[in-house]
Formats: sequence, structure tokens, C-alpha cells
Amino acid sequence: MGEVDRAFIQPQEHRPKPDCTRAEGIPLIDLSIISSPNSNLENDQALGVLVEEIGDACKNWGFFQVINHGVPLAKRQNIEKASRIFFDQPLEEKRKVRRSEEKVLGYYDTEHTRNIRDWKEVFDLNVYDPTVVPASYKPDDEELTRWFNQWPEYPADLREVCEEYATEMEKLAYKLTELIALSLGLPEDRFHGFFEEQTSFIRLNHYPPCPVPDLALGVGRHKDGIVLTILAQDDVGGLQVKRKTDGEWLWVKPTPNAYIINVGDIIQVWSNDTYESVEHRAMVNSGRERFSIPYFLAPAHYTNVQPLEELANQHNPAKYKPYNWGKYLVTRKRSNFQKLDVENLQIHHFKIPESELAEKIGLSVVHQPVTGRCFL
Ligand SMILES: O=C(O)CCC(=O)C(=O)O
Ligand SMILES: [Fe+2]
Repeated sequence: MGEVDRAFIQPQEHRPKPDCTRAEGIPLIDLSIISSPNSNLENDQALGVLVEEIGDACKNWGFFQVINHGVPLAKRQNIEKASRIFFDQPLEEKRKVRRSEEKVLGYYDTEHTRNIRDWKEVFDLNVYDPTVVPASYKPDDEELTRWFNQWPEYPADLREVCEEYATEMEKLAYKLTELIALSLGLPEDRFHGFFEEQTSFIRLNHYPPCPVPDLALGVGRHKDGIVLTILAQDDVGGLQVKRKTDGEWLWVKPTPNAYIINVGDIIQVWSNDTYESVEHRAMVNSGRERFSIPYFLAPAHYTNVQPLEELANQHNPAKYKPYNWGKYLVTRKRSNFQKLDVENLQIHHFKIPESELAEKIGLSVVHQPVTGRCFL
């Protein structure tokens, strides 16, 4: 293994297999009917078909790719170029905008996923600058703070290209939330209100060539804690998605100018488990460096995340207790800087036990008025 730090080595069962399945891919969805400037969501006859495709993809895969999405190619090329230039600099330059406990955005090269170090370096930025969040993870502390972006001197246009890209990502993200809302039988603007003071962020990922690609991962297996992710991966590829039907890791073949979309944990909770946030990870390789750019759509810090009342009822009670998004976000950020003994906060920590749910359904029958109908 030579000089590779043991911190990068995955346990046997989580190491990538070189012969992973490439045959069947995640669904590819064409958004052209909603991307043209004159499109009208209410009147378009093809909309029903599209909404069904989106719903099926969210339910069966938790992942899909979109083409004809309306994001100008030049905006993507600009940010990809600036990202390459930034990461190509010597470490001491990049470390000038290093993330710390006080400045949580910027450059970082020692991220761990499930306590194993990722073979990557990243640059994080807020979409809304500054972003308002709780000052502390402690539940009773109501103080707020602001997270500011840090910009490097070089490349000089990094800020501008990131901001322009963020504007495009936001437009696409809103379209996707509208389609997802419709697919759940909700009004298309059902989710809009959550994003007024959003905490969305963008990450530039750089995965250098790795001498032990069969032992390490660019990002270990994880689920995204936010609402949804829009990922731009380059032509090297490396993203793997865990197939729901059999748990097999599937390699997502790079499709030029497509975006990969995945349902995040918050949609899983809002939809009361109708849609599921799916595990994914990124492989590295010994020959070529790889770049990817995820945009993470996330709500305002004061959002209490819980199953939507339209989707939870007597027969299908809410499967999660409400949790405060800001506290959740800050708790997860904290674990980036302090090695905590406990597992990182996850939505399953808010899951209501099956036995309690069964009791609720049972109780709703018992509590029917004597003259009322039993709905079970
Ligand atoms: O680089 C990739 O393909 C995946 C990145 C990812 O999943 C993440 O940053 O959350
Ligand atoms: Fe991810």
C-alpha cells in the first residue's frame, strides 16, 4: 500500500468492486416541454406523462438524469473551468480560504464520511450570502449567526461564475420541486414557501488520481440530508447509486450536459416515505482526476421538517417526529470538525417506531364515534 494513509482505507465490505454493474442505468428524463420559455405547466398535455415519469423515478430509484433542462451549457463550462484552475493551485494557496469551525465555507481536504477519510478536496459556498443559521447545535440556544462565503484571489472570476451558476441551479431546482409536488398530488407551488431564506449550498469536488482505487472512495456511501441534489459530473464518471431492488451498486454513466438529480432526506420525510433518499458514493481511479459539482437545495433554518399534512392521515400516520432543519444542519457541520463517538445525525433518528404507528392506527379505530364509520 506504500505511502497511503490508513485513514482512507474502506472496510472490506464497502470497497468498490472493479466489475460493478453498468448495464441498466437510472432513468433519463427529457425536460424539454417545461424548459422552453413559453411553456405553461397547467396546459401542456405532455405534462402528465412527465410528472408520472418523475414520480416513478423518485419512487423506484430516488435518482434520475435530466436532459434539455434549460441550463445554458456555457454557465456549466465556466464553473467547471474555474474549479479546475482553483484546485490546480498549490495547497498553501488553497488553504488561504480553508474551512474552520468559525468559517464553515471554503476549501477543505480532510472530510470524512462515516469516519473514513474521503479521497477528495472540496470548496463549499452558500447560495445566499450570508446564510442565516443557528449559532449553536444546542436545542435551547436561540441565538442565530451568519455564514459568509470565502473567495480566493485566484481565479478572479470564481465568485462571478459560481453566482451565475447558482442562479441557474435555483431555477432548475424550483422546476423540479414543482414536478415532484405534482407527482405527489400536491399543488405545484407547495414547496416554494420553504425556500425564502434558504440554506442551499454548492460544492466543488475534486478527486485526484488515487494509487489504491480499490481500497478507497472519493466519497463514502451516504445519503444527502437536504431536499434535492443537482449534480454535474464530468466525463470521467465515478458516481455509484445503490439500486433499491437488490442493493447492487450501479455506475452512473456520464451523459454529456445532463444533470443527475437525487431525492434528499427532506423529501423522504415530507413525502412520508413515498419517496426515498438513496445511498450513493463516488469511486476514484488511478489514472484520471475527476471533478463534480453538486448543488444542494435546502430550506430556511427555521423549517420544522415533518411529513406534509396532506400526505399523512389516520391510516397512514406521520412516520417522523418534526425536527428543526437549522439545528440539524449545524449538528452535522459540527461533526466535520470534531470526531464524535456517536453516529452522525440522520433522519432515522426521528423515525417513529412501527409499534407506535400501529398503536396510532389502532387508536384511531377505537376513538371513532359510535355512530361513525370505521375507515380501516
Ligand atoms: O461526486 C459525486 O459523484 C458525488 C458527490 C456527492 O454525492 C456529494 O458530494 O454529496
Ligand atoms: Fe451525495
